[in-house]
Amino acid sequence: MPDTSPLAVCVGEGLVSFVPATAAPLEDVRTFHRSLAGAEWNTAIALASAGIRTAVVSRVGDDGFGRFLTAELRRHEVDDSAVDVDAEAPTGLYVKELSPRPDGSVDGTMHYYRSGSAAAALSPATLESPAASVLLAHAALVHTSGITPALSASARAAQDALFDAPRDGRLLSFDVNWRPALWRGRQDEGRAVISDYVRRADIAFCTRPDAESVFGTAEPDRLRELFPEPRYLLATSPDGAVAFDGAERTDSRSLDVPVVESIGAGDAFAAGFLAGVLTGLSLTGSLARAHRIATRALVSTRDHID
Ligand SMILES: Nc1ncnc2c1ncn2[C@@H]1O[C@H](COP(=O)(O)OP(=O)(O)O)[C@@H](O)[C@H]1O
Ligand SMILES: O=C(O)C(=O)C[C@H](O)[C@H](O)COP(=O)(O)O
Repeated sequence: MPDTSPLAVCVGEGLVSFVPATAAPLEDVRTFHRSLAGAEWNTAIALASAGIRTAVVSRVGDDGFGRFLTAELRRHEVDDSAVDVDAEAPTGLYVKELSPRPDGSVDGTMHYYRSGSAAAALSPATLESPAASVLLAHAALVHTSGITPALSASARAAQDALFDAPRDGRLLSFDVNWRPALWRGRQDEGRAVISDYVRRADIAFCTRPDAESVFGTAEPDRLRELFPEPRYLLATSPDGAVAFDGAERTDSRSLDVPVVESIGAGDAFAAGFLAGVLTGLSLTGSLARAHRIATRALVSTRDHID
């Protein structure tokens, strides 16, 4: 019997991340932890771990990093049939630089090695491949982010095609994921593009610092005034999240956990919330699920790596 449970399709770039084993200038680091990264891929894996049937539409290079990423999808039972392999362009990477702060905490800076990557060549044609067309036609939800339109003109055209396509009851989810480094020299354009996607999404996620940078306010009621269109609008921070369902506002607190590594918490939060919506939970129930799944990313990243 075919599986008729709701299908989530995540579209975006998968990356391999390298996180130093020690907090030091990169020139002094000998050992890095390798892991899967990429906001939409993190969300896909967390959705599958939450029991949602999930697929990724993307592109990787014909290299060991691309094979690692697709193997990670399969290991987590995410459908990788619409991840195209590019014979020429490489899989994108990022390296995190960890710097100790005077108070003993650690600051992290991202260095991208992704320009000209296989996923930067995402285009409307990627969505039209036989595998991607079938998945998108059956999707109950498509999840995207503000990273894809920053990658290249063709990737932005792919994102536009997703937003322009008839929805037929399918939900479109968008995570702002403001990456100023990817919009260098054209940040105002990036702000306008991202605002437009938020307006056209059914579900929109934004961290409060990103909201301040992109929309000039981190105040949830003001954000709702600016963006009345998406049914669900969520503003997150390490302390908690504010969610709107239409005009109804619900505030929720994060769980108190010892944080091992905070990369990917927002992506996992989105997955938990989306899993709640797809399985018919209330707003409060979806938020609780979101915080619970975000917590898994915070406490177990290293386990997930190796
Ligand atoms: N220090 C933390 N303690 C507990 N939960 C956290 C912490 N940081 C993030 N989270 C969880 O992840 C969610 C998203 O966090 P946020 O910092 O807004 O996103 P991002 O990781 O994208 O920057 C929070 O609403 C919460 O559920
Ligand atoms: O910057 C990018 O292009 C990435 O996709 C790298 C990371 O995997 C996510 O950005 C993590 O996102 P957070 O959940 O906000 O910590």
